Amino acid sequence: MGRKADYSEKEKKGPGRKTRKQGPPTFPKKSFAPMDDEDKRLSHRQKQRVAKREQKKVVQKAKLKEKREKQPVQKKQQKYNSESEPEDEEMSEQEEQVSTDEEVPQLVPIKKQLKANGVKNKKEIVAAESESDEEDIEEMEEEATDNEDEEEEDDEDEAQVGKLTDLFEGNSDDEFDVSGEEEADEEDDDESDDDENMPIERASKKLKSRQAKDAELAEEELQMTVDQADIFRFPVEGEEPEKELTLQDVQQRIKDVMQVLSDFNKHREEGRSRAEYTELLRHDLCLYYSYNEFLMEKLMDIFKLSDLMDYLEASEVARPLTIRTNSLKTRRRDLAGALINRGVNLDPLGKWTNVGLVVFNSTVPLGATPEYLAGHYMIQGASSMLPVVALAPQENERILDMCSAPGGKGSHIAAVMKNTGTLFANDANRDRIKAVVANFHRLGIVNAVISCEDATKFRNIMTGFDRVLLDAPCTGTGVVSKDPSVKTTKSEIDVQRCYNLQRKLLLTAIDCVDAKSKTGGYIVYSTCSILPEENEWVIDYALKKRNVKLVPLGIDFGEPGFTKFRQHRYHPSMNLSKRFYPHTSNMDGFYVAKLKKFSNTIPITKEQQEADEKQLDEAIAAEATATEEEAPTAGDETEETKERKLLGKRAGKPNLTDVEQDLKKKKLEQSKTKYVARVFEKPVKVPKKPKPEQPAATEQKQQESGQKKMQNDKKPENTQNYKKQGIVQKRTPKPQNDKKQENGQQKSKEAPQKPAAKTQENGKQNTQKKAKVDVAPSKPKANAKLAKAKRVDVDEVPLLEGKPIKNKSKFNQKSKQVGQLSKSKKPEGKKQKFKK
Ligand SMILES: C[S@@+](CC[C@H](N)C(=O)[O-])C[C@H]1O[C@@H](n2cnc3c(N)ncnc32)[C@H](O)[C@@H]1O
Repeated sequence: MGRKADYSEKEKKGPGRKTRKQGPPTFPKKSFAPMDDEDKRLSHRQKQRVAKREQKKVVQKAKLKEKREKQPVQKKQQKYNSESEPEDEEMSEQEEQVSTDEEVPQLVPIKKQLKANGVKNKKEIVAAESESDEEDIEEMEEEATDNEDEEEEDDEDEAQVGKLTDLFEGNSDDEFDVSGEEEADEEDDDESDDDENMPIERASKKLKSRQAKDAELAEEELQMTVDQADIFRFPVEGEEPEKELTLQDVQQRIKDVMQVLSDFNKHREEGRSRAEYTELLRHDLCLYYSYNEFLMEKLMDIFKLSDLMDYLEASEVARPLTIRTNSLKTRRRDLAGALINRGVNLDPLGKWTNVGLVVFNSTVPLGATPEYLAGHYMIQGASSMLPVVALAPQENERILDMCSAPGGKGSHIAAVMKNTGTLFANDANRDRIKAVVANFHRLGIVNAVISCEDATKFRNIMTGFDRVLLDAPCTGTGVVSKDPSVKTTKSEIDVQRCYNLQRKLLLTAIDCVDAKSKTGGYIVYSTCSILPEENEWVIDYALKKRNVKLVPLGIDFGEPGFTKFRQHRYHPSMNLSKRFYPHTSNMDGFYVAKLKKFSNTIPITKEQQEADEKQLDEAIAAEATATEEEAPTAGDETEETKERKLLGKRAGKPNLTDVEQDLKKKKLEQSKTKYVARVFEKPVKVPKKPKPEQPAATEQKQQESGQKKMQNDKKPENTQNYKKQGIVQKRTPKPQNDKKQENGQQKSKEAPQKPAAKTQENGKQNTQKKAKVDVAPSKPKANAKLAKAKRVDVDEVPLLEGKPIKNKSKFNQKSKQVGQLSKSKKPEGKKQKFKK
């Protein structure tokens, strides 16, 4: 048995219920104030106020007494007063007032009170007062002087502490808080007037304002010092060798120079010109972003400095992957669902397209999904969809995609046309055209004719299209993020070459369109370059040479095309064309312009036209030769190539040396190939006169290609006939009344007339049948029409002199390929129709 537990001592469990209910004890504030000496509790201001009140009382008393005593002799005194100083007058007036308002406590301004304490007033007062009053005044004076002393002392304290009063202001519960009282008193005393402030207050104010000014000045000074330290200074020779610069240093220098250029007058170094800074900036930007000087200079011309940085930065980042739903096979919603199920994270691309999807990330390769292989979508950049949106193809139209490979835009056109009408997809590159074939098959396009022709001659092959898309070959300066080699490889000569080819292609595109088309008559020109030389320059040229005008694209974003660029001025309507940049639209750099052909006539004379063509041909040929010559010696620039780069800048025709001119002529002569073509007829290659110097291999190839078969039939005779007649025609006349004018085609008077029945309608039908190369068969109705369509005898067709084909063996291969493709699809009897 253990001891009994003792429960008398209970464990403490904290405060009881009652205690818990009660709050913490509170004490009256007064209890913390000093109890014995009441005066000590008064603040300095309170003391001042007490003193003021006392003063008032004393002054009033004194005045009353004085008045009473001197009332009988007041008039006499007034006389004297009038002769006295004005201040005395004031005093007497005050005194009068005081006398009239005896009972009402008067609020005398502090200044005047102090004046009353002054020596002058003191004399008067002293003279009039009794001894007791004198004592009072003396007391008052003493008090006033004491107050003043105290004030001064306090003022000093205030000045030292600075924000002592602020501390009080913050604590409203504090007994020593006088701010509220002060305000009230200030109101009472009419202290709004500055003059009426106590000197101490004025001094305090002054001090505060002086302090504020000092602080401001100090800040300014500091800022200036910082600014001066930040301002970029050109490196002194030998001080900072370039080799030692890190990428960070270059970046910093770019920032610094940008800052200087942003406010040149303010930040520039004495004696340095803007050009020096710009030069340094260009150099650094080339270094930092790995561009060549040529392209960087172009970019610096195009963009403002701030935009330039944004553009360069954006071009370093890959654009988001985008795909285009093939509306021929699926709907965007369904495709999105299917891809999401495969682990693709995507979203609609934008309001401007109902087929685009942007892919954020994917767990599967997008080029190998079952949906891709089934042709439900095409992997295509967002900017590539813009030209087709601008083209706005209609069902049952005849549309030409001049430079089609690999078929991204072409397949988009076919999808918008819902596989109706006819799409002519052409590209000069026979390797790339394979991609068009493959893509069109995969995507289920059955309304297309694929051809491999030099599009600059397409007007000789076919015209009368409702719409033409010219997605022109270009330098690709807008797709730097996709192909960084563009940064370093492009040069002036590349731009010039593209410019010439683009001009020629655009004129052809315009000539291929029928201005009288009921549904269309439009040409869309696009490039993935942002250089004005390849865009606005080309459009401006076309506006001058053909009856076309710029029309809106129907796309509500993008930057307007340039109406001026450096010293150049373009047509004011150029702003209807659009530029798309990676940093503004988050898509590759792109340019799109839409033209409406309003007349089939050509506004320039035949001679001008010929001259233009010749000039362009020569320029293109010259550039090609220049490239060939340059190729083996790439890297080490000869004097000659250096010179050539400088020549013919943007002129379309470089100034060639005599040797070059001879070489060109010789080449032209050697490779002269003649085409015979009729609008909407198959293009026929006219055989060349067998040349003894022609290599046997080439001849053999020609024989193999099946061309020979056609050539042997009629053409040599025909060619000779025309040659005898001296006819050299460049273009096929259009089967309309004003053929010559409408297509810019020359027709010789001596040339045999075409059959009158050759209408455009017929032509359309014929073309649809004959030009068919690869795709699924067109509608049976059309086929029947085509079967009935009148054939053109080669004899009836005028000769056309085409641009020399530089690589004959390539050309033969190309022809062979097209022939083979047609063979595979067409019945035996029709083979020839698709051969060249
Ligand atoms: C920008 S790409 C076209 C891209 C195409 N539109 C697409 O969306 O897939 C330019 C094409 O023009 C072709 N090309 C270059 N010179 C040509 C010419 N004289 N005639 C026809 N096509 C040409 C090139 O082979 C190249 O495929």
